[in-house]
Amino acid sequence: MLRSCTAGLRSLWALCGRREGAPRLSTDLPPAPRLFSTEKVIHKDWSLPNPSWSKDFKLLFDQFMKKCEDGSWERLPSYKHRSTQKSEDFKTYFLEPKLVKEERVSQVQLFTRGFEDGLGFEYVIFSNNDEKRTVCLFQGGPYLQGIPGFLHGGAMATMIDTALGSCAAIPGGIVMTANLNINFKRPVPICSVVVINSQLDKLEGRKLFLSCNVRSVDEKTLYSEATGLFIKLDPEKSLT
Ligand SMILES: CC/C=C\C/C=C\C/C=C\CCCCCCCC(=O)SCCNC(=O)CCNC(=O)[C@H](O)C(C)(C)COP(=O)(O)OP(=O)(O)OC[C@H]1O[C@@H](n2cnc3c(N)ncnc32)[C@H](O)[C@@H]1OP(=O)(O)O
Repeated sequence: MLRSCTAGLRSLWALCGRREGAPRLSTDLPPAPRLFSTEKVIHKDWSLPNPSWSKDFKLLFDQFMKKCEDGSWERLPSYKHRSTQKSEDFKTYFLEPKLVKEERVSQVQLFTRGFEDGLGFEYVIFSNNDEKRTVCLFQGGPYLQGIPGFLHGGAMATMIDTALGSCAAIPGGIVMTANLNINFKRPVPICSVVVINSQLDKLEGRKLFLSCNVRSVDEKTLYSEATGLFIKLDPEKSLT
């Protein structure tokens, strides 16, 4: 318990720009982060089924979990608060400490995981590293409505960015979106499940060119098509 708490605090300090062992003022301890209970640290993996997932969603999830059994596919875990190795590296090399106010640190969470079960972004991403592609299963909840009955285009764009970004991160490591082009072809009904197929099309130095399409589960409806340019970050360059 103590070890995981320490690791959690270390990452929070990293976010405030504080290095382990650095001198500390008595007054500048951050407020107790809500993710810590007094007993143990629970890091929920949000890319696992919950009761809000539709039958279609669970069925597809099970099919992809089967594909993971021989190691060709992998389910990417997803956390609201916990840092992945890539985000730790990002904080270490690219995040300027002064950019994040200490009193805000305990509130930091992944945008797409900031909703109660079923209300926002329900998704899971599977990656096939050899084929440099990912499949994202996404069910957009009622808090993501735009035009009545349909998903907000910005919510769809968020998921497309997340799906493409995760695909780019396979070969690229720490990447950022430089350009995203989306053609919205059909509106996506709220609470329906869509499948986002992403692939790496070209790698040119630090530039990764990707594309994806968003389809219904039966593949009959093409909702959107998108392309994205992601840039592998250069540790020698400041982001600001
Ligand atoms: C993906 C996750 C990675 C790490 C985090 C880990 C875990 C998190 C967990 C889950 C996350 C799930 C994925 C979420 C995905 C979300 C991704 C985002 O939303 S990123 C936020 C939005 N993007 C930005 O704020 C980026 C702002 N832009 C920049 O900071 C910079 O422009 C840049 C992209 C960093 C590039 O700057 P650099 O100085 O490093 O490169 P440049 O020398 O400017 O360019 C290199 C190369 O690329 C060409 N280029 C750059 N931008 C464009 C463009 N918009 N269009 C076309 N070409 C572009 C540039 O011309 C250069 O080309 P070259 O001369 O041929 O080399």
